[in-house]
Amino acid sequence: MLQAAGLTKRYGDVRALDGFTLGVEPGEIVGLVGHNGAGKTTFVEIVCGLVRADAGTVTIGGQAPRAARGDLGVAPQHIALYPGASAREHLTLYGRLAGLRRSALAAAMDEVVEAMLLADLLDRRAGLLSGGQQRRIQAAIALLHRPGLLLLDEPTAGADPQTRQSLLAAVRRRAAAGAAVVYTTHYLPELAELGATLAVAQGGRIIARGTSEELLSGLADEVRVHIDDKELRMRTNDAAKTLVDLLSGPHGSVHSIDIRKASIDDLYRSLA
Ligand SMILES: Nc1ncnc2c1ncn2[C@@H]1O[C@H](COP(=O)(O)OP(=O)(O)OP(=O)(O)O)[C@@H](O)[C@H]1O
Repeated sequence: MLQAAGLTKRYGDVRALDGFTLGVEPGEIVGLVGHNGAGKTTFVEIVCGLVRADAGTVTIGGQAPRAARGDLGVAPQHIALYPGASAREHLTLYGRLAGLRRSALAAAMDEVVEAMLLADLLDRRAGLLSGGQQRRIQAAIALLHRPGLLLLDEPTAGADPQTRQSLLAAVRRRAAAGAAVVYTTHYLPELAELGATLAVAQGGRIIARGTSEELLSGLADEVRVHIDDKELRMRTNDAAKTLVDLLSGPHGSVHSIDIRKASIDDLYRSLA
C-alpha cells in the first residue's frame, strides 16, 4: 500500500532523511520508532505531500502522494485544529472534504465519535479542550473516511489510559479491515498491543525491521535481586535460569526480585 524508497531530505546542513526506505502492506501496522530527530516526522510529512523529498520515491496504492490524498488519514504530531470550531464542525468539514455526504457522513461520524469517546465533547470548542481531548479529535479526523493508509504520528502523546486504549482498539479494527498503518511512537508496549512490526529509524534511514520479538530476542534482560542489604544486578538472556541458579545456592534474606525486560533503549544501543 505504501512504498517509500531511497528518500533523502536536507535542511541546510541537517540530513533529515538519508536513504529512507519503508514498505507497508494492507492490513499491516508498522511501528516507526527512533530517537528524537531520527527523521520519522519528516518521512510522514513527505508521505502526506506536505514536504517534497530531495530524492527518492513514494507511492500510495501505486499513486503519487498528492493524487492519493483521499485515501490517506493523518493524525499529525502537533495539534492542528481550529481553536474556535467544535469537534462536530471539524468532523463535518473533513468528512465533506473527503467526499462524504449526508447519511454516509452521519454514519462515519457516529462511528468515530463512539470509537474516540467524543460524544460529550462534540459541541465544545476545540481550543478549550485538554491536550488529550484534542488528540482524540485528531485521531477521529484521521479515521473518519476509512482511509487505506493511516499515518499516526505519536497519536497518544499526553493521552490518558482510556483514550490510549480506545485509539489502539480503533487502529487494530482498521488494520483488520485492511488499512495499512504507520504508527510513530516512543512507547514500545503500545506497539506490542497493536501487534505491530517495528521499523527503527536512525540518522534518516531505517536500520532495522522486524517483529519486536525478533529485534529484542538477542538482547539481555536485567535481573535485580535485593538480598540482605545488597542489590545484585545481572544481565541475562535467561532470567529464570539465572534466578534459579542464584537462589538454589546458599543466600541471605531475599527482599525483592525485579526482572526488567530489554527496552527500546537497549535496542537503540545495540543497533548504534
Ligand atoms: N522544517 C525543518 N527545518 C529545519 N530542520 C528540520 C525541519 N524539520 C525537521 N528538521 C530536522 O530534521 C531532523 C529530523 O527531524 P524529524 O522531526 O523528522 O525527527 P523525528 O524522528 O520525527 O523526531 P521526534 O521523535 O523528536 O519527533 C532533525 O534534526 C530536525 O531538527
